[in-house]
Amino acid sequence: MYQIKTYNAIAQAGLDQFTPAYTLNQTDDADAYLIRSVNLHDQPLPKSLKVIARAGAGVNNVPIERATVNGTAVFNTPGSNANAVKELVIALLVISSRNLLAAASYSAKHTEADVSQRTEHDKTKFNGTELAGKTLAVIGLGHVGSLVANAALNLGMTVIGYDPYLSADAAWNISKQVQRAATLTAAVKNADYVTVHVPKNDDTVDLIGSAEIAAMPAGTTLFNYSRIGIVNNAAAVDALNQGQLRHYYTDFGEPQIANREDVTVTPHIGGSTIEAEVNGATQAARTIMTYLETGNVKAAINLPDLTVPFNAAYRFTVIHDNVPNMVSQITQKIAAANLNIATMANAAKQGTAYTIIDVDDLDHQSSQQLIKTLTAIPAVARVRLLTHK
Ligand SMILES: NC(=O)c1ccc[n+]([C@@H]2O[C@H](COP(=O)([O-])OP(=O)(O)OC[C@H]3O[C@@H](n4cnc5c(N)ncnc54)[C@H](O)[C@@H]3O)[C@@H](O)[C@H]2O)c1
Ligand SMILES: O=C(O)CC[C@@H](O)C(=O)O
Repeated sequence: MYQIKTYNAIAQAGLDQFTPAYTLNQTDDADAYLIRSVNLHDQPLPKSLKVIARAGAGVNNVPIERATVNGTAVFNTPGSNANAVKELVIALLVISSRNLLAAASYSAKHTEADVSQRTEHDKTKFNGTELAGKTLAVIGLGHVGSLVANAALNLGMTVIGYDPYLSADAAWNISKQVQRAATLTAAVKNADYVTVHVPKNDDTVDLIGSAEIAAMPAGTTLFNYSRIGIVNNAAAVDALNQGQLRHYYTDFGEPQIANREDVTVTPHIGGSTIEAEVNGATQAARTIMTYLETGNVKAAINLPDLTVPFNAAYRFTVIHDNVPNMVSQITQKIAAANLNIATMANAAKQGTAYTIIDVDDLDHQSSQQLIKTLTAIPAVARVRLLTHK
């Protein structure tokens, strides 16, 4: 029986994926965490924890290095909420270009009997512009950015994309009409609107700061629906004060951007649709089950891809450092236990490697001893023994 601990509101449709071999339990000794935005940086990770699945894209709330040292696989659910974010950003583009928030709040205030006459006089204050023909710079063309870029093209916008790390798979999803910029400043230099869709990491904190905002035309509108800190809010406030930015829309509130008419803050609702929450929770639950039951890994954050059909009776999985002589040490211990290896596979990603070894014959006593022996090899983070169902 596997114990699953959940954090945040997880869609029931996702929890319903778990078979009777799984118990939802707020235990300290969980085998898996299914999470959304909970900050795990402040928490110890129990040794029992084999996998963390983040229903959503961002994993900046997960201590990845600590998880790896603990032998805990970390997954997200790429693309599960990308359409939700795209629709919100497109809505905000329309809201911005047509001054919709100010116009609606005017109408809410003026409800007197002669309102229609007054309206005809005042409505010129809310004249807008059209998106067609305007230029949108999209920084980061992954799951969200590619959808935003394509949708903006369909609205008649000119779209300039910047993504120096674009994967070949992601590139297939982007219309050829999206113009590629070689640098961030080149991407934004003619933009009426700039939207940022990059992960938060050491390289992207303050990605949009004073220099990048200064490279935009005066009066640009900026959107941050990625993460707090990717746009430097102090720089954004300065630029708003000077008219360099016309308006700033973000999903992440902070005191320094509060109570300004030229800042619109939504409460981290980019992925908050029923559809996205179901997608994310379902994908996360299935990922947890696949990993716990087969050890196979596809698109983990901290482990290499490794998928081996589980045909043998037993499987050892070993997470270890990516250093010389590991596979030979592991196989020597298995040979010393007089076991015949049916299948073996190994892969590495940066400093971490993962080995799967399938065997057909194993008795309980020698299996427990072998787990101890393999775990004792220096640089091994975790050994698991799985039984074929
Ligand atoms: N507001 C929300 O609720 C919400 C919902 C979903 C995603 N997000 C956030 O949106 C961001 C994008 O999500 P995604 O699903 O598209 O991620 P993704 O991984 O699919 O795409 C990110 C893209 O950014 C690119 N990139 C990385 N560093 C870059 C840099 N320095 N300059 C330009 N491009 C760079 C990558 O190559 C990748 O193509 C993430 O920060 C995620 O956490 C927020
Ligand atoms: O609503 C959520 O769980 C946050 C979603 C979003 O920030 C993500 O990274 O996917």
